[in-house]
Amino acid sequence: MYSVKEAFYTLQGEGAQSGRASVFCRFTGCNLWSGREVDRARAQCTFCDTDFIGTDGQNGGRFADAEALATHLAALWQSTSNSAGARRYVVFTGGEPLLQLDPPLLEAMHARDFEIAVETNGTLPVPSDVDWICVSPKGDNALIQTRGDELKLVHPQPGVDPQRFSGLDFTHFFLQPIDPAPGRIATDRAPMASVVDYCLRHPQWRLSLQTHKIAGID
Ligand SMILES: C[S@@+](CC[C@H](N)C(=O)[O-])C[C@H]1O[C@@H](n2cnc3c(N)ncnc32)[C@H](O)[C@@H]1O
Ligand SMILES: Nc1nc2[nH]cc(C(=O)O)c2c(=O)[nH]1
Ligand code: SF4
Ligand SMILES: [Mg+2]
Repeated sequence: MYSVKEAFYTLQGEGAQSGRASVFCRFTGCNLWSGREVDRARAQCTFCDTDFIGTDGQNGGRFADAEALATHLAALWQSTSNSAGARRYVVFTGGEPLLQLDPPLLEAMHARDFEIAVETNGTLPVPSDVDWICVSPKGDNALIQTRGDELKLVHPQPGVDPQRFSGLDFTHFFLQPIDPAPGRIATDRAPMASVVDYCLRHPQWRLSLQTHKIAGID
């Protein structure tokens, strides 16, 4: 059984795949926060910009098995695109997708000709057969997944020096300015200034903007 908060067809907004048409599958639940505002201050991850509680979002629900969920997700691509010439792409996120993403679901999406990406906080191992791994470390939580395609660090985080991650086995290193008030227009320019300054001084790191928020899409 899989619990999905929401699923939608959009453009990947962040990181090296920014701008790419994607089916997003947002799983319910996370291991670093309950998702309840009353618990936020004492959570292991305190700055989350996402509602991942329940299954009541667009195209959300409970799915009995991998075939049912894969069919549901594949239909989101087909119903909204003329897919000729473009590789199908699904992004599993959450919440923390690795609490639920498993080999049968990966196999079912590959069987439907999708390239598979995951957005994870890095505290759980990524199964083999994921095609694009994005790890976004959170504070002092132990990092288990130390290799992948992109390491995308929300910045600044108290006590977290990007240098800590710069020797890990990733192809791309991104700093993403923290959105301090998700859902409202950003008026605090300090996170952006901090990221720009760091990337200028450490060219291994590049700026990742949350371009979907700029574009006004999901
Ligand atoms: C909501 S998380 C879900 C996936 C996974 N749990 C994780 O943390 O990577 C998706 C992406 O949004 C980023 N993110 C969450 N809250 C943010 C915020 N307030 N500002 C900027 N990025 C944020 C995360 O770091 C992660 O890269
Ligand atoms: N468009 C868009 N791109 C994204 N990249 C990562 C996201 C996430 O919440 O995991 C996200 C998201 O929520 N929307
Ligand atoms: S780990 Fe990811 S989903 Fe969980 S609270 Fe942090 S940003 Fe949100
Ligand atoms: Mg998001």
